[in-house]
Amino acid sequence: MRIAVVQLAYDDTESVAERTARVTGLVHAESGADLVVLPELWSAGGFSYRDWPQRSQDLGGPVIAALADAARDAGVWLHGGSIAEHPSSGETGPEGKSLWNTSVLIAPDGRVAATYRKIHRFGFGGGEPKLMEAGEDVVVTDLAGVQAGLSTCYDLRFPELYRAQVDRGAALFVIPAAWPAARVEAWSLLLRARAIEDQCFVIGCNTAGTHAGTEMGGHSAVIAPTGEVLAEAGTGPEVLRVDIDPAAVAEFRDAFPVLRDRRL
Ligand SMILES: O=C(O)CCC(=O)C(=O)O
Repeated sequence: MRIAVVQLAYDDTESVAERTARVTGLVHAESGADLVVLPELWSAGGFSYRDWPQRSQDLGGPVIAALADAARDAGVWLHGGSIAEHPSSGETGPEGKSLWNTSVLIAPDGRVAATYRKIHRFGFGGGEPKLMEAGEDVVVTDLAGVQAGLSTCYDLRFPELYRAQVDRGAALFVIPAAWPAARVEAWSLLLRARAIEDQCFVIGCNTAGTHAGTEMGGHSAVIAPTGEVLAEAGTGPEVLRVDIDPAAVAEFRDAFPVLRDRRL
C-alpha cells in the first residue's frame, strides 16, 4: 500500500476556497498512491476558533464535494483530515451545539466511506469543549482491505481509544492533527507508543506553518507495528511517500504475541 501523507502549511491570509483549490491540487499530484492523508481542520483552521462557525459545513458541503472529486479523479483513498461539521439537518448534540470536529474517509469512487467525530476535545474548557460537541463512536473501517481506526489529534493522548480500535480489528491508525510545535516531542513519542503497544501501523499527519498565532509542529510520520519510524517529516510543508505491507501486522503479532498476554 503506497501512502502519501500531505503535511500542509497555511496562514491566516488564505481563504477557504483558495486553500481547498490548493489542497485538491496536492491530492491530484499523488494519483499513484493508494491512500492520501490530510491534516485536521485544514479548511477551518486548526486553532482559528473564531472562524469555525462561519467556516463550518455539512458533510455534503463544498469542501467534502471538492475532496470527493479529487479522490475520484486521482483514483485514491483519501483521508480528508477533518472539517468543522455543522449538519444542515440542524442536528444538535447532548450539549445543544451543532458543531463537531469530523474526519472523513473517501473511497476512490468518491463516496464517503466513513466519518469519525473527535471524541476527546482539546482546549481545557475553551476551544473545542466550548464550541463543539464530543463524538461518541469508536470507528474502525475498511480502507482498501485493511481495517483502519480513525482518531484525531488530542485523541492520541488516550491509549484506551486505540485498544478499543484494536479490539474491533484495527491494523492501521490514521491520525490527522493540528498539533503545536510547543509539544511536538509528545506527538512523536505518542505516535510511536501507540504503534508499539497496539502492534499497528500508525499514520500521523500533522499541520505545519503558523496560523491564529500558534506555530504548528509538523513531524508527520509513518510508523511500523514494531515502532520503527518508516518516514518522518520536518517542520515545513512536505509530502511523505511510503510503501507499507499491511500483512506485516498479523506476521508481527504472531511472531511477538504481546496482545495475547493482556490480563485486564
Ligand atoms: O494534545 C496536544 O498537545 C495538542 C492537541 C491539539 O492541538 C488538538 O487536539 O487540536
